[in-house]
Amino acid sequence: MAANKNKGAKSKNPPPKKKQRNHLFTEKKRPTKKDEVFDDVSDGQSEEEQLEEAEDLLDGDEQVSDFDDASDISDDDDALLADDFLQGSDDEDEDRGSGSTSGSGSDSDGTDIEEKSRAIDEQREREEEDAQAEMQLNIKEESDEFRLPTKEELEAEQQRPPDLANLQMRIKDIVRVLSNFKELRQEGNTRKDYVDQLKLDLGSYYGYNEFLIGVLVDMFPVVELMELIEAFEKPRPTCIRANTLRVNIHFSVVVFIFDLCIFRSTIAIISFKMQTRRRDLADTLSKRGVELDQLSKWSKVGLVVYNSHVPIGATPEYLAGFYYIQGASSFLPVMALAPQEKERVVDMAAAPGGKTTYVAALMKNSGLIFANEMKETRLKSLTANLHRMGVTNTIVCNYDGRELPKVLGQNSVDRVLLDAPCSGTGVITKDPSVKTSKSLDDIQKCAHLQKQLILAAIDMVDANSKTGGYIVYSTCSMMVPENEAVIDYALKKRDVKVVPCGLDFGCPGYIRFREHRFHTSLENTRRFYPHVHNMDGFFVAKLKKMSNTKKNLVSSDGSETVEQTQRPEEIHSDEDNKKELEQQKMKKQSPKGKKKSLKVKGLSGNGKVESPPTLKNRDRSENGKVELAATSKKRKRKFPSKEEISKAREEKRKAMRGKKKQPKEDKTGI
Ligand SMILES: C[S@@+](CC[C@H](N)C(=O)[O-])C[C@H]1O[C@@H](n2cnc3c(N)ncnc32)[C@H](O)[C@@H]1O
Repeated sequence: MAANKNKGAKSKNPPPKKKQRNHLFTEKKRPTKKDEVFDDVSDGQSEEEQLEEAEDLLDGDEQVSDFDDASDISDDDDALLADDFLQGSDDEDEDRGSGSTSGSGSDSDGTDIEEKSRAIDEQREREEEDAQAEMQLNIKEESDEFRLPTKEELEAEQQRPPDLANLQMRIKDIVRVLSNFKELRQEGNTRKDYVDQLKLDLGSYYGYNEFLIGVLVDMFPVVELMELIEAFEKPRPTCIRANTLRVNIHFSVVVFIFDLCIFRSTIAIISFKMQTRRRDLADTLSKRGVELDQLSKWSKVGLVVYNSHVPIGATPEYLAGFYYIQGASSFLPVMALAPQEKERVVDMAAAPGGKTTYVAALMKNSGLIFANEMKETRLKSLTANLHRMGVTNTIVCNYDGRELPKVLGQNSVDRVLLDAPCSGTGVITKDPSVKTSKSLDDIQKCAHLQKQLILAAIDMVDANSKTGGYIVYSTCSMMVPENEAVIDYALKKRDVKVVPCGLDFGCPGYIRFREHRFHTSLENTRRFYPHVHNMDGFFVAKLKKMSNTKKNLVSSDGSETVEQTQRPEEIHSDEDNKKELEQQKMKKQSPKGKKKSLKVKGLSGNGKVESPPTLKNRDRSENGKVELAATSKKRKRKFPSKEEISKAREEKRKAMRGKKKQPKEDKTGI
């Protein structure tokens, strides 16, 4: 019985090879099974057929059990099977032999032989009993062999440099015990004891801080957790997206047109231009020594690069904008957004432009995209990528995304993509510093900003858009507070519903996590994992705005009301913490405090004076579209004071010294 249980646990979580072999060697279950197989086989089969069938069954069993040293097992089994045969033969021989040998010796010899034979039998029986007892002991030892270290042992461990081999072994053992806790637990230890030790060991072995490993342990069953953590240790495949905005000159036809009237010949080159096609791009790149293949069935423009003899970010095709290098996960939010031609679309957090350029490609450079990026330093890469990729329908903006509804107008666009700033806990492979740098406080701050951004995103979308009315929210975070909780919050605050992302893969989002319960429609959101989908950890949600009315902003919990009632100018950066928010709230109550907070607004996060929006496009034209022209002179706007302007100018001058002075219009680049 013990052997059975033990085996079950092992087949799920195989221990190191050496152990497995011992375990299998001492296990007597297999021959029994083989015997059973023989018993079961139908009459009429030859012995050879029966044997073959039995071996087939055993082979199959090897695969199911996932034991990788099958040859050892078969040898073992054969030996045991042979023993059975031999024993059987011996018995028979003995029976028969006693009869048959009776004729070959004297009576006294016969008695001697009988006595010797009995003695041998007894000896064998004793040996068998001993062997049985030893086997039981082995099995028991094996199942109980792992015990958690004592406090003293752990303290002693901490005095020494980490013993990685020992840590790895202990992690495996704990995972094994936790996967079959009832059978393999050590008496007196709770699941929590094992989990706590696992957190410590995973933290030391893989270099995670206590907080992050704790959250991951909470999110995944242990075996899956190990797969995830291991996947984070390996790089994801490099992917490229073929840019359908760039054209390939496929062939040119030189036509000589003879102008018969004035006898002059003209050479006209008629070029048949075609879009960059994935197959053509793949051919061109493979000629350069890039080994690549189609990314997947779900993308018509994605290619995965296995190996390259040339730097993939410096080929002539790259420089000419025939492709963009981006992770597979970056395709997903844009696919979910599904922008249509001639629409007005906002990319709220756009730099360096991987998703904006894809949106522009899907829109075939028609309509209008506002590509917003708050960090000025990141505008350069954004504009450079837009130029390289041949994007011509995009205006680059430099605002805090929370201000955009005021700048671009409420209910003024067809779709918004919010690829939100996040903790980056899904891209540990790319940035291992995340393992140690992120704290609960960071996640809370991110979530706070994300909630404000998503409301701003919703407010910009026109629920009455004929073609759209959608918001796509995405993060490269694994954390529930940055994903499902943000969407759940939006559902409570605005008239939106979660709709399917239109992606036929990915795991459904959580509708319950720890003590949290989210709206069941959160199942329509999608999670992507490195160990499941071989891409960065990613989250995508698609919302449909049902009406332009806002829900009652007064919420049961005060903090959310603060977020709702705060004006964007009073929210100065994502570094805000709750204490500061409280202080702001207090200030807001006195006119003095309010003035001060507006002063902060006068200077953006990077110290630059926030010039009034260059796009005064809040006014809607007759056809319902926002006009780009500067028309709203009548609108009252608070300008910074003279002192603020000269101070900011001075700072700007310092920052720009040595650099070419940027015109004011840079804020809205292309
Ligand atoms: C996940 S990245 C965007 C990546 C981009 N969508 C792409 O595909 O290339 C998030 C961006 O948001 C910017 N950001 C941070 N806080 C912001 C805010 N309050 N408003 C707008 N953008 C912000 C960050 O500087 C960063 O560039």
